Amino acid sequence: MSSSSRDALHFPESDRTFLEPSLPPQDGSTPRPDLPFTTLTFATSLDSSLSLAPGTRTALSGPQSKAMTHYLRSRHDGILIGVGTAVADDPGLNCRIAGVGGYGGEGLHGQPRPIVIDPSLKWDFSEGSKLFQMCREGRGRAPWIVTTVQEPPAEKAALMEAYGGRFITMNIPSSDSGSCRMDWRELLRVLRSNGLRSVMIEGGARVINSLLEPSYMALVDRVILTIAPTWLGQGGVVVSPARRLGEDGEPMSAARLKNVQWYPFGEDVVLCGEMKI
Ligand SMILES: NC(=O)C1=CN([C@@H]2O[C@H](COP(=O)(O)OP(=O)(O)OC[C@H]3O[C@@H](n4cnc5c(N)ncnc54)[C@H](O)[C@@H]3O)[C@@H](O)[C@H]2O)C=CC1
Ligand SMILES: Nc1nc(O)c(N)c(N[C@@H]2O[C@H](COP(=O)(O)O)[C@@H](O)[C@H]2O)n1
Repeated sequence: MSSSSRDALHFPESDRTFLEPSLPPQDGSTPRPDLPFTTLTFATSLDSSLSLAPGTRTALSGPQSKAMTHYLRSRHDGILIGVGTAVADDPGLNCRIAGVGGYGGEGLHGQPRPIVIDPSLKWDFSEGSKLFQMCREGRGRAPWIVTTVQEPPAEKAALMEAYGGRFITMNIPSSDSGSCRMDWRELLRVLRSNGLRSVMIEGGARVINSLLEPSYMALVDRVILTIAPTWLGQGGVVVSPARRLGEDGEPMSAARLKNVQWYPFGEDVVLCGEMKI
């Protein structure tokens, strides 16, 4: 058995059935022709934290739900994170399910394209970054980095070219406070026009909180969450979108799901649902 096959994760057929209605159609069709099928998926604690503190990586998923996440990766063309996650986690962002490319399968079949939102190019990646290591080993694809920077540093551009990645330059307006606010519809359109029929958005908190704003939440076709039986406590990186006000001026919930189903997975529970618009 090759080392790649030994590392592979297994997600049994019997566990796949419940997920199927929540996954992008197998024929590659999309609900809207100009946009990819978009899945919001992440693992959260009972107190809505993604990690113990900014800049740290925290394992929340147990072995079964972790294998589920990798199965989801095999069923999406792209996997998107923010630069905060890239810096904190040094992630592989590949799919390690047995049978995909690099794990017993041919080429890069079943490997999603990593996409990193990095408006001002803060991610100091190198050949030593795990993502590039995965590419070298034939176990993952090179990233696309979405940025406002017109001319990325030559050394980074050369590395990207060598590995088959690319920079996607977009106009991302800044607010008065100086922080960037990307137009999610525009970004998803760009990804679709670059050939991606489905994208899973994994985080982190800033990415998720902005996607759950009223003007963008309808872009999310499905939500698949892993809830781990732990409280991470105060100081964590929290998913909590901005509160909305109703027509009467009273606060109302920021966002809600409909058509919800819950599946116990080891000690975790996985929730599948759709945004209630
Ligand atoms: N448990 C889980 O499933 C996951 C956990 N994480 C954790 O989340 C943490 C990182 O989260 P955050 O610090 O919130 O960083 P983040 O990954 O959301 O990245 C934030 C940065 O991305 C860019 N960005 C995000 N949304 C943007 C928008 N709408 N417009 C323009 N630019 C935008 C900005 O540069 C921003 O500073 C890490 O600790 C990581 O381990 C991340 C993903 C999944
Ligand atoms: N599903 C899930 N469960 C957790 O417990 C997590 N911490 C995450 N994090 C996300 O997965 C990325 C790491 O991916 P690799 O294992 O390195 O391929 C990390 O960057 C988060 O996006 N997800």
